Amino acid sequence: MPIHLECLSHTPLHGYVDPAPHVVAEVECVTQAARARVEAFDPELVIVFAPDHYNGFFYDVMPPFCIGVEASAVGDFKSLAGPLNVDAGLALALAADVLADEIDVSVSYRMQVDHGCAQALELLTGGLDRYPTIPVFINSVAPPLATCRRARLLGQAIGRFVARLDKRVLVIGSGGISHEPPVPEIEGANDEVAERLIAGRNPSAESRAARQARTVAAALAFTSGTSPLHPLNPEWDRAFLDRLASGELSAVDGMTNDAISRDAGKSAHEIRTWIAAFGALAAHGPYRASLDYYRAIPEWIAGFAAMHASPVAQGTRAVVDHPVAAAAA
Ligand SMILES: O=C(O)CCC(=O)/C=C/C=C(\O)C(=O)O
Ligand SMILES: [Fe+2]
Repeated sequence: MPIHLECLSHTPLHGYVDPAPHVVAEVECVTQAARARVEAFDPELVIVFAPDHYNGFFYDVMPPFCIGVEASAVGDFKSLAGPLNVDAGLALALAADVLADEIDVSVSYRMQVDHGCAQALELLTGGLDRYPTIPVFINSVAPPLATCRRARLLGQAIGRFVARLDKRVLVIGSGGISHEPPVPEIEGANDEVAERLIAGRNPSAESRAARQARTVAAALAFTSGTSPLHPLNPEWDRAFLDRLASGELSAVDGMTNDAISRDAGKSAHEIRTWIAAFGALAAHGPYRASLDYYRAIPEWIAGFAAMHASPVAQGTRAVVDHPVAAAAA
């Protein structure tokens, strides 16, 4: 029944193209504090909402949402590889419950997750298998995408399931806010790239190294101001984060996919992971949210943020704390 939320941006570029040491230290400090909160909360179940970047989900079948019944991490960039500790029975019960709630999720008995999931698990829990976990994939890079409203409803359906469990549950949302790293797109792709996006599971070491080198080169160009990639949009990011913190979650329903791409970049759709996580929390009633960190970090091509939140007594309006936000303006 007790629920705690941690949302965190991820980046594959940490350790490849880093910002100034004081910025890296800030982020480490924020993630260590988040890890300490998780340790103190001592979850009996972790539900992690995460995107994928054509490492586990491809256009042979691209679901909008998928619950992992068994899962392992591919270990792209510097993220951990290996099996997650998935509670298969609970994952299946969750999927059945969410479907009964009329949100159409799929399941996978062989889910592969990438840095988008593994980095958050490592930073917040210390590994991939520390706690029983259910990974929930939210398609955030491969159009057509479900709406933000649908991500909210998915999160709320999961939150209602969680509320009936007699367990301490940590919900994690893992995603950048405004950002547009060089994730390939099927529209206009040549045959080789299209084939990789349709059926690129388990790439060769050379192919993976080439992809990673392209991302690193893009980050260097973005940092030096010579990149055509969409600029970061701190104003948009802060408005979005404030919206989540305010507790007026249904306000995200008006955010259209076109407007998100236009204003915040094509990977800003990863905000769905945060929306779903807050949806799960909101199913427990009003909450107190703290914006622990925000900074636009060009080296990581990311509007990079961290928030945590937990329920407050019924009858209380949502409460917002911004302890670090001013420092990291
Ligand atoms: O196939 C590729 O080249 C993918 C590159 C990639 O995975 C980039 C990911 C970036 C993020 O996850 C992010 O900034 O959120
Ligand atoms: Fe990502």
